[in-house]
Parts: sequence; C-alpha cells; structure tokens
Amino acid sequence: MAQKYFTVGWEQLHRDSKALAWRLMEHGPFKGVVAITRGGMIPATIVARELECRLLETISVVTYHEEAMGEPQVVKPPLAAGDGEGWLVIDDLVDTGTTARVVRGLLPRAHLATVYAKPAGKPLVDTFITEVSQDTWILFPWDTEAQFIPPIARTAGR
Ligand SMILES: O=P(O)(O)OC[C@H]1O[C@H](OP(=O)(O)OP(=O)(O)O)[C@H](O)[C@@H]1O
Ligand code: HPA
Ligand SMILES: [Mg+2]
Repeated sequence: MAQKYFTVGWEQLHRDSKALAWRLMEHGPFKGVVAITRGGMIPATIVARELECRLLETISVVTYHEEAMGEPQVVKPPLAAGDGEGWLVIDDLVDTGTTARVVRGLLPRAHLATVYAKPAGKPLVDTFITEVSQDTWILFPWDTEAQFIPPIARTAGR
C-alpha cells in the first residue's frame, strides 16, 4: 500500500500531457499513437491532438486491481502497430515497469512515453514528464471526486 498520495486534477493532467507532447516533438513525426488502456487513453488523446496524429491504436494490459498488483495480462494486442517502428506508445504512468515491460515485448521498436514515472519503472520508458517517489500513489481524476473534509481543528483531537 502506498504511503503518500499525489492528487492530479483534470487541468494538471492536461498541462502535463501537453508538456509531454512538447518533449515528444523532437522524436517524431510518428505513424500513430498506441494508448495503453485504460489509463493511457486520455493522455494519448491529448498528445495525439497536439502532434496532429489521427491514427490511434490500443493495447490493453491488465496489471492492477485497485492498488493490488497481479500478473499482467494482455487483453487486447496492438494489431495495427507491427513491431512498433515509427509508433508512439503512451501510458499515464510507469510504476514497477511491469506493464511497460510487456508492451516493450510486443512493440520493441516503439517510442514509449508516460506522463508520470516512479523510480523503479523510469528506466523502461523513453520519455516522461514528472517523477514521484516509489511510495507515492498517484490519484488520477477519473479515480477521484471532490468531497467534504472536516476542519483541521475538528480532527486534531482538541
Ligand atoms: O508500471 P506498472 O507497475 O505496471 O504500473 C503502471 C500501470 O498500472 C496502471 O494500469 P492498470 O493495470 O491499473 O490498468 P488501467 O490503466 O486500466 O487502470 C497504470 O495505468 C499503468 O498502466
Ligand atoms: O500510483 C498509481 N496510481 C494509479 N494507478 C497506478 N497503477 C500503478 N501505480 C499507480
Ligand atoms: Mg494502465
């Protein structure tokens, strides 16, 4: 279980995904973008829009059930992307690198990029924007919603 949380809102995700697109400009142009579903889909759409890339493919790798990690399963292979040559692969984050390793096995020649990265997975991606510590769990906007929080004075035991 992660010890810290890093909450990412929609606007920050948009900003960070655009920063990723800027950084990827020097590695393109790309034939198309492969989104690693589900978490990679929104960043992939933002990056594809910025790079004016209309061809999107998906790969589905299921590794986590909430915060519990299991064996990675390829539920849908990236049919249109060959060995990945000329393709850009996008995910929301790399954590242990398990998902990235599976994707690299299927698309060895692709450029693999994530918006966020943790130290253990960082060496497996070609490009990323923001690093967080390994014991931080990133809370994405699609996994969260705003709710009432009691005042500090009420929860501090006074
Ligand atoms: O580097 P790793 O340890 O493999 O972790 C990173 C992967 O885990 C999450 O996906 P998840 O399996 O939760 O599926 P989802 O994107 O459908 O939510 C996240 O979106 C990355 O794809
Ligand atoms: O930190 C994380 N946040 C959300 N999903 C994840 N999947 C692996 N690590 C994470
Ligand atoms: Mg994912």
